[in-house]
Amino acid sequence: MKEAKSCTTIEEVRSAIDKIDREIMELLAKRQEYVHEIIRFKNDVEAIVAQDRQSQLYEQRQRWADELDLSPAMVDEVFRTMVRHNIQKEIELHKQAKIS
Ligand SMILES: C=C(O[C@@H]1C=C(C(=O)O)C=C[C@H]1O)C(=O)O
Repeated sequence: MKEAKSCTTIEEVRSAIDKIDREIMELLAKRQEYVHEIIRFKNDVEAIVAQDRQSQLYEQRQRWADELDLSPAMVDEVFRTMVRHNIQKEIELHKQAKIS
């Protein structure tokens, strides 16, 4: 993949973006694996929601956004959306584990 500044056509730029998106999604899948396993260490919905962990996580991602010159608003939305979906999934898995 060429450096961003060395791309000479829009196709080169888009091809690099596609490759990066695939890498981001592979990392999201990897992250998801851990999220699905965390319910082994949780006993109730309060533990699943883990409000303190969420607050620390959002604060830290805001500092990282700053360091990496990313929009803090975008980073906040991405992580809050992801965590919301993860909590729903964890609740689902927790219910299934209790049934079986
Ligand atoms: C993965 C966890 O469960 C939930 C999902 C989180 C996440 O996706 O990072 C963070 C906190 C929890 O709301 C956790 O407790 O760390």
